[in-house]
Amino acid sequence: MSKLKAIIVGASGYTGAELALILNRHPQFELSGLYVSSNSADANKPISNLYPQLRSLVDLPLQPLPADNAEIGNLAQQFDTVFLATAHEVSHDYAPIFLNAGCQVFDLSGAYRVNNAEFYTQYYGFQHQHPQLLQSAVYGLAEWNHEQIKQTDLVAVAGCYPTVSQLSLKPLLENDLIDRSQLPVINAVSGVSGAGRKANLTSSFCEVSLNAYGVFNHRHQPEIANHLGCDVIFTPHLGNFKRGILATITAKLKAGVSAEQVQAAFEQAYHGRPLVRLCGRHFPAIKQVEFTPFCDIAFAVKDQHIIIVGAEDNLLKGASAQAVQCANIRYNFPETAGLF
Ligand SMILES: NC(=O)C1=CN([C@@H]2O[C@H](COP(=O)(O)OP(=O)(O)OC[C@H]3O[C@@H](n4cnc5c(N)ncnc54)[C@H](OP(=O)(O)O)[C@@H]3O)[C@@H](O)[C@H]2O)C=CC1
Ligand SMILES: CC(=O)N[C@@H](CCC(=O)OP(=O)(O)O)C(=O)O
Repeated sequence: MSKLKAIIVGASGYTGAELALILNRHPQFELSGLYVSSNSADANKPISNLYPQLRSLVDLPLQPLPADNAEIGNLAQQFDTVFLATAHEVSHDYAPIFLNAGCQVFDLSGAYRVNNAEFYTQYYGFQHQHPQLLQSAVYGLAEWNHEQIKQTDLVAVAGCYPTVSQLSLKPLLENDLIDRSQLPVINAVSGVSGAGRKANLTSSFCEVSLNAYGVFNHRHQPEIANHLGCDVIFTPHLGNFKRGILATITAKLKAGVSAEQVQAAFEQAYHGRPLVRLCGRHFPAIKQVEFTPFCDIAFAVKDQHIIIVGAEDNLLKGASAQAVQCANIRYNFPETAGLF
């Protein structure tokens, strides 16, 4: 079978560069173009000028996309698969153009994750113009939405915090083990790459130590609650490290639920799912998941309380690796192709 022609839009950013590395070694994709905005300061530079670690691995230039949408549509007809590693508003505008040109689209942004146009006005600050696409997009939480992902041309890859949070809580909720009268509480710490590559004072080296942010108003709270089917309290934190997310989640179990039942729920959920590693009582650390496509999970039960700890690399399982995992599922390739 000939390889699928894949391109990355937003290739100069952090998740774009990770995608370039993965797709370049992927056995079923031909990495056919790296694109940036029409007026990008990085246009026409080799990607390895920005990311020297890619030298001799990915020898492609960053090409400016046309400024005109019709021209983007014409260009798109040459390709099969598009990974949008762009800001939410940009993905919102580009996804329909690539879909109309016949591409399958894997969007890393939040633009198509929640089927509720009002949510975008409230949490993203823009009015969603494509309610039909919102309805047909499939949420790319790979372990849980296999069958839907196989049948869609638009995957809205799950957010970084929502991925680790939902992978940690879903087995319990699906098996009705949680006492919902007490909301699960998610405290998660992210490395600074979560904020993207552009310069920003709050994420600059001398400013970052460890702080909570987005308290009671981060856009990932409703994303998590919407797809879990359970309200949660979610507090993100910014830590002074480059990559990785550690989420510590506290919940109340229903009376009589045992640690063995919880273990069985996790094992059943992730049996045959190679990118979730259950770690027993060995609580995961970021160092064991950084630069890997895994989400690692461990838990402990005491009386009716459960503490679950999940860890992932925000740029990989929380973004680019999960996007390619979704593409592998969509095209019926081995689920981990290109990811190791
Ligand atoms: N960082 C993370 O941990 C995660 C990020 N995401 C999501 O993935 C997306 C990308 O994030 P991230 O890689 O961190 O972002 P970055 O800010 O690092 O990169 C975004 C890239 O998009 C390019 N870009 C901007 N405007 C356009 C345009 N109109 N057309 C083409 N390219 C454009 C920029 O380059 P230039 O301006 O030079 O064109 C830039 O390199 C975001 O939606 C983010 O929310 C999801 C999960 C985790
Ligand atoms: C540390 C940091 O700033 N993290 C980002 C989340 C990462 C991201 O890009 O969000 P999505 O997963 O929704 O795309 C934030 O809190 O906005």
